[in-house]
Amino acid sequence: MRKPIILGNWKMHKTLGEAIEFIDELKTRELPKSVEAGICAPFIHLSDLVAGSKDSDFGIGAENGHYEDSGAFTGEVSIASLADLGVDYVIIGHSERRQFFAETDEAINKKILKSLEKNVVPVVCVGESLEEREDGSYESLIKRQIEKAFMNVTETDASKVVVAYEPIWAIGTGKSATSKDANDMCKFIRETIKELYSDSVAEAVRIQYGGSVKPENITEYMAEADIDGALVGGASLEVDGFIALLEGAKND
Ligand SMILES: O=C(CO)COP(=O)(O)O
Repeated sequence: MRKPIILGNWKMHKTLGEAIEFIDELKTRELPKSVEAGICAPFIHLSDLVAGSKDSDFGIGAENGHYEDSGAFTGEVSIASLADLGVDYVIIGHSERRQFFAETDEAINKKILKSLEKNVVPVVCVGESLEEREDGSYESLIKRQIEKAFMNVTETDASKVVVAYEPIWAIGTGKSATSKDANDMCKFIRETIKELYSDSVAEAVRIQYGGSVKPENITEYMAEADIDGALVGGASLEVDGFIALLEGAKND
């Protein structure tokens, strides 16, 4: 049985004061034990959030990281230093990074390998554009993204990876994929992983859906067999909304 996982992706939102206020409030609330919860926040907040979430029931993640441990990479933050800070997750290959920061499948693969080496859970995003959905090329695109992401990842490590299926046309648009369409793609991703590894890896890997997930639709997605959680942008910015997502994802 895969443990459901709900992660907030705050993107470029919140000042440090607002971020700390959120975490301090979340710590006072009862969170469902059967759901793994985490908040992925801008780099400059991470040190305070990791310290502030000690002994809490939720983890803290970064939204990106560099695969080199150190070096002349102005403006970048290494996954090694994120691990040293005590970060639990790192989002890798979000479509906004692929689109606006020219992140390639090759760089994404290196980041995944580095995260696994440093014991930080990689949350790998894949997803198609509206054009690719409409012209029918989306399955081959997603298959390629998965194959490249998992290149040289060992069988033991593969099951630690979290995959987030995020169709680009559903991100921040209010236009979510139907639960059936989202599940079909999560199932397709699981089958691709099975081809690359084995039945047991495919059964263990957690696959999230992301794209306009909110408290009102989370239970629909979670009712689907191949959706194990959600990567949530806008609806993760308020404590009550975030808790409602966790409540909607619990399976006990
Ligand atoms: O990109 C997303 C999460 O990574 C989804 O964002 P929204 O939930 O705001 O659509």
